[in-house]
Amino acid sequence: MSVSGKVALITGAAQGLGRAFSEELLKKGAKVGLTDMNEEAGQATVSEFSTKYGQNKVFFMKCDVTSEAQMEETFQTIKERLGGLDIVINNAGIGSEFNGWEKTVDVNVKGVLRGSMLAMEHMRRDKGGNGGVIINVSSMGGINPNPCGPVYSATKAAVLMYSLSWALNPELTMNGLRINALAPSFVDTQLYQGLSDQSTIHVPQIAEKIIERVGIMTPQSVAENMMELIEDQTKNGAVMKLSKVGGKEYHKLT
Ligand SMILES: NC(=O)c1ccc[n+]([C@@H]2O[C@H](COP(=O)([O-])OP(=O)(O)OC[C@H]3O[C@@H](n4cnc5c(N)ncnc54)[C@H](O)[C@@H]3O)[C@@H](O)[C@H]2O)c1
Ligand SMILES: CCCCC/C=C\C=C\[C@H](O)C/C=C\C/C=C\CCCC(=O)O
Repeated sequence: MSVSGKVALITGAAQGLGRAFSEELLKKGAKVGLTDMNEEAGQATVSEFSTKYGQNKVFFMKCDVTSEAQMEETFQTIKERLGGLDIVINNAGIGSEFNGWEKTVDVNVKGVLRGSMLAMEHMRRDKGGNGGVIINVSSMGGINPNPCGPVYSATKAAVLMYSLSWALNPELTMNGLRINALAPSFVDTQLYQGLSDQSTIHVPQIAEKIIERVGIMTPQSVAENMMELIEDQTKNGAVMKLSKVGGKEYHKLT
């Protein structure tokens, strides 16, 4: 699929990976609806992208993925404002293992499931859409056990299985839809930088060891690799694993 002229909606796009995905798509000629609960950062990012890529190419909408009403309104508005919907990246995610653990489940699991359901509703051909592709952001922690973040890892494993299960449903492919998951290891974003706050994860000294072993990627390198999941029409139910030391690899399912 060539992304030029296509419309993408990305959650959690004000900064970090979501911002990098947005910029990569804009560079390749797509129109992007950025959404985030952080309005100030979202508006600042969109203002920068409007200057670089054109005002009619990019649009920001404040949206908390834990709110069904805000998500519904956001999908509808971006589709109307940008003239369609072809690509949805369910990216918004957090990581807190202690007091905030239920919120981690709400954002990382319910937010991604809600975004996937709305994406299907808007893009399925039998519902008036033109087909398209959904990318759900999981993590290497959703594949490999992670003693520092059992809650986080459980949410990311859920994202993976939800995406792969839908990809096997012929109803989806018959309606022109594909669904893939992205599983990066550590990336230099605010979420990663927050790992130094020992109140959010278990055994931070183990996290340090893992990071020393696997390295840290830039958001841009992740975004450049991620594009293959969108552009390669043969990819449905693919899980792209990325790490600094291992590079790009597709997860083999048994
Ligand atoms: N950074 C890493 O090492 C890494 C590795 C693998 C996967 N991931 C995943 O990548 C995704 C993006 O993370 P990041 O590293 O860019 O983090 P980040 O903290 O830099 O960015 C996350 C963005 O999501 C937004 N957000 C948080 N809760 C939200 C909500 N309820 N509704 C809407 N927006 C919300 C934040 O405002 C922020 O702009 C997450 O799903 C994360 O789990 C990150
Ligand atoms: C790590 C604790 C969870 C808190 C969330 C903060 C940052 C998350 C970053 C990434 O999504 C985590 C990436 C990998 C998870 C850690 C270990 C799994 C094995 C690593 C590997 O083999 O590459």
